[in-house]
Amino acid sequence: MLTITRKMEFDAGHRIPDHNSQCRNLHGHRYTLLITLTGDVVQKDGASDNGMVMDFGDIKALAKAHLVDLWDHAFIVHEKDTAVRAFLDSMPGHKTVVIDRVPTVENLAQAAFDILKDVYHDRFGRHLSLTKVTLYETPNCWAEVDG
Ligand SMILES: Nc1nc2c(c(=O)[nH]1)N=C([C@H](O)[C@H](O)COP(=O)(O)OP(=O)(O)OP(=O)(O)O)CN2
Ligand SMILES: [Zn+2]
Repeated sequence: MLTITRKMEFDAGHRIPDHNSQCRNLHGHRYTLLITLTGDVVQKDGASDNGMVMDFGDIKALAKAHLVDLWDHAFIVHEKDTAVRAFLDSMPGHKTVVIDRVPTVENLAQAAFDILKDVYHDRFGRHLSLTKVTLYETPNCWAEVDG
């Protein structure tokens, strides 16, 4: 199977409230997101995307609009983390993303996959699908979701 992958990076804060070590503290990461797509290679002489599954620029623009710009420089907090939510709410205009699960890299990768799969599915009327999302929380720790 032919796949293509676009890498993007964003910064976000989080904490894992019940963690028995450092990760219960407020902290942040520079996340690396890998978006892997499969689909038919465009065969259209003269088309800008001739020979491509999807233009990497279009993959980036869609990821930014639907995910990356929403999470970048946000604090991602579990809806049940009431202490931190109250603190964040006390700062007018703070960029906060409330999610329905603990913001581990596993859960963030799954949330990213769930958002992006519909964004890319058969985009531009072409056979196209999201096959994998990989999210690095640190250079040493990551999660992968296969579609
Ligand atoms: N399975 C998971 N384990 C941990 C997660 C997670 O999301 N899923 N998250 C954390 C921390 O939030 C942090 O992201 C990882 O910290 P750490 O283990 O310190 O990672 P480093 O790459 O910095 O570790 P080094 O030992 O310095 O290589 C913890 N666990
Ligand atoms: Zn962390």
